[in-house]
Parts: sequence; C-alpha cells; structure tokens
Amino acid sequence: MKNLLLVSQHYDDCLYQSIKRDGYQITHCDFKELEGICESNQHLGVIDLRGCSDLILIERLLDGIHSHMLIVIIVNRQQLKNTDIKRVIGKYAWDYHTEPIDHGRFFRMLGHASGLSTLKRISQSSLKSENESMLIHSPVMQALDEQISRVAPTDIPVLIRGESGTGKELVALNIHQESRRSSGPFVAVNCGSMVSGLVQSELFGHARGAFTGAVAERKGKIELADTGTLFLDEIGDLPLDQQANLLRFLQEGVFDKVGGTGACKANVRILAATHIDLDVAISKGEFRLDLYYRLNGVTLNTPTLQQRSEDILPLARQFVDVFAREFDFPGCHLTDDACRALQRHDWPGNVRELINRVRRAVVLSDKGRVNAAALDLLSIKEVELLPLKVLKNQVERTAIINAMQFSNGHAEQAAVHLQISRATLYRLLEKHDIDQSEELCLKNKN
Ligand SMILES: Nc1ncnc2c1ncn2[C@@H]1O[C@H](COP(=O)(O)OP(=O)(O)OP(=O)(O)O)[C@@H](O)[C@H]1O
Repeated sequence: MKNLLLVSQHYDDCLYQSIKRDGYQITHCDFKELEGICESNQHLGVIDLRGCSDLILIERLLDGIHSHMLIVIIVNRQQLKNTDIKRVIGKYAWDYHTEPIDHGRFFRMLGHASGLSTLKRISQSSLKSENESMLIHSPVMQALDEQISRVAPTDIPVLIRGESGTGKELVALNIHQESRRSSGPFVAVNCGSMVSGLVQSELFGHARGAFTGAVAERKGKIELADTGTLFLDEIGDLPLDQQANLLRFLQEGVFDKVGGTGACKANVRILAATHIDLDVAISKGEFRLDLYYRLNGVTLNTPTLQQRSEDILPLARQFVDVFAREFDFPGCHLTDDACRALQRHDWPGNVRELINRVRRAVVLSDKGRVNAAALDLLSIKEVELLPLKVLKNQVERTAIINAMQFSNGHAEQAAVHLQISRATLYRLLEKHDIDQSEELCLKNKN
C-alpha cells in the first residue's frame, strides 16, 4: 500500500476518506504534531494550508521534511494572493491544488507524485547500496559474510564487536538487508552521542507536554524502527538507568514514553555494537550483565584492516572510483608507489582512515595520479628517493590548492596567504592546471 502523510490545521474527513479510497495508507497529523513524525518513513506529503496563518512555524516544519518528501500543497484561492504563501509553495511544493478540490485532477497529480517519489527512492537506494556494499575479498571477510547470512534470517539479537572504523554499522545494515525485515526501517542510534538528559526521550519517545519544549508527541527510535531493525551503536555508553528500560523492552516487548500514560509496544529486532570491552564494563558495574546476555544472542567480530590486508588495495580502488565520480575527476588511479604505501601502512583508523586518506588524495591528485604523497603516506625512504624538483612541485601545488580553498576561491586573498603577487598566483594556477572554480567547488563539497 502507498503511504501518505496528510498534515492539516483542521481535519477534513471528506478529503481523508477520498485519499484513503484511492488506496493510500494515511498518517494524519496537525502542524504541531508534525515535528514528532519528521523522521518517519514518509516520502509523499499532502500539506493542507487552508486556514493556516502561522507560516513561520510551517516553513520551519517543511524545512525538516522537504528534502526527503515530495510535497503537494492545498490552498484556497484567496491565499494565492498572499506573497508569503506563494513563496512557501515555490520553495517546498512539488505541485499545488486550489479549493474546491477537483477530484480527478487532484488524484492524477497525487498518482504522479507517488510514482515519482518511488522512483526517487529506488535511484537513491541504488546509489546508497553502491557506497554501502561491503567489499568481501579476504578469507576473514568471507567468513564474516557467511556468519551474516546465517544470522540475518533469524530474529536473534546480534552483538557486533570491533575496533572503530572496521565496518560494524555496515555489518548491521547487511544483516538488516538480508533479513525478513528488509522492507521495514533500519534505524541507527549512537548511544554515546545522545544528550544525557534526552536519552530516554530519544529512545522511547515522549508525550506532548512531557517536559518544557515537548510541544508535540514524538516517536522514539524504538517506535520508528517498528517492523524493522534498531541498531544500537556504542551500546557500552548507554546510561545505567536506560539500560534497565531497554532490558524491559527486550524482555517484555513494551516500553514507556516519557510522560506517557500507558505501555507501548513495538516489533523490533535489536542489533548492537561496541568497540569497548563490555566484560570490563560489566566487572566495573558500568554495564548490566542481564542486558549483555539479552543483546548477545550471537557475537560477530569485525576484523581490523590489518587483519584483512588482502582487502586494502581493492577497497582503495573502490573508494578512488567513488570519489573520482563524486568530484568529477575521470581517470583517477592509484600509482605504484601509492599501492606500496597503502600496503605498508598500519591503519590504526581502519577502513574509515582509508576512506579519508583516499578522499583527500583524489582531491589533491595531479592529473588523476593518486600517489603516496597525496595519500600522506610517504615514508622517509621514499621522500629521499624522489627528485627535489618533483617534491617541490608537489608541495607548491598542495599549498596553492589549500590557499584557494581556505579563501573560498578568491585569488586575491589566496595570494595574500601565500605571500605572492596575484599575477604569480595566476601563473602558478595555470602551471599546475588548477581550475579556480573547481577548487571552490571541492571545498564546498567537503
Ligand atoms: N568491507 C567494507 N567494504 C566497504 N566499505 C566498508 C567496509 N567496511 C567498512 N566500510 C566503510 O568504512 C566506514 C566505517 O564503517 P562503519 O561506520 O560501519 O564502522 P564502525 O565500526 O561502525 O565505526 P565506529 O565504531 O567508529 O562507529 C563506512 O563508510 C563503511 O561504509
């Protein structure tokens, strides 16, 4: 069934019923409640602005949803004379409809919007899956992939252990995608980055008026993950009092919203990850043993990049291709010295470090050549081996790119930073084949 979010100041039963008859599953709310469901899985919204005057609130709310939702706005003819309304329509609406509602036209428009939002989602998810596909090359990754395939179809909780940047979240996502819940949401929450006083509300949600600022009821991550998977990253950082609430949910399937009146239910599979040793946290009394047993149905370990050294070059090449496409630098490739340096490095930051080095190197690459210097992996030995002229050239090019980016593409300012004349800067830009506007664009992309 097609999902649709209907937001209106006053409930219009006739509109609601006719949209429902057209085959849509409707989530209806008023503008104040919209804040609570901004994160939900809705991709098509009908915003009924008839009778609305608080355009400041409406713009703020639409700002939060229009990037992932096609919006159709309903207004009355009188409102179309209002310049603020016209601005809101121009800024946020995919299309608009004026009262009285011409059902034939309105549902044709809705049908197109629904089809388009599905197409957009498909193209976004294939783009995403290209970046999120897990490279499996080394024996240790093949073994991990086999374990993922075994645990995915079951609903067993999985605890994913591994150093930072080894791909724990990617493993969780793969489990979700291979599970029966794959058509449901995958909701990731970092237990270490939640504001301490708001952890309970973030996880379990809150009722309207539960505390100052709770102007609308808000769903927590558990409820948002209903029928799907909740990934609790850095589970070791979850405060002890919230560990008790989570344990209750895992044992009984129920939870309380902050300020709520009754227990709520959600059908969620839990995956958790940690880079700290939970046994130590348990022995220090910082992590509940009973929660540990509940979360740890099966443990999967993500290897460090050093333990999967066969994957380093294939991964690096994959990321070079991704960033070359992103920055529109066709023909980028790793040089031989880059390949040697990549294999020699220790990778304390694992795959995340590799991604960061490659991204930067693609930006700094000279005519598509991603070398060890651009990766910032030149060993003393190799530095000594390079001719001084080559080294000077590399340093000069890097300094100019940095200055141009720092100055947002303004040559005059960049020349001041570099303590050279503008004319010299233009000569060097040409010498190193640096496109002024490209440098600015790169900075903005980063
Ligand atoms: N095998 C792999 N193939 C492709 N990309 C990978 C692989 N492993 C990790 N990555 C990428 O590395 C980056 C870091 O991975 P991820 O965020 O899953 O690590 P993490 O272990 O959860 O880190 P942290 O503990 O810091 O949260 C992500 O961009 C992820 O897509």
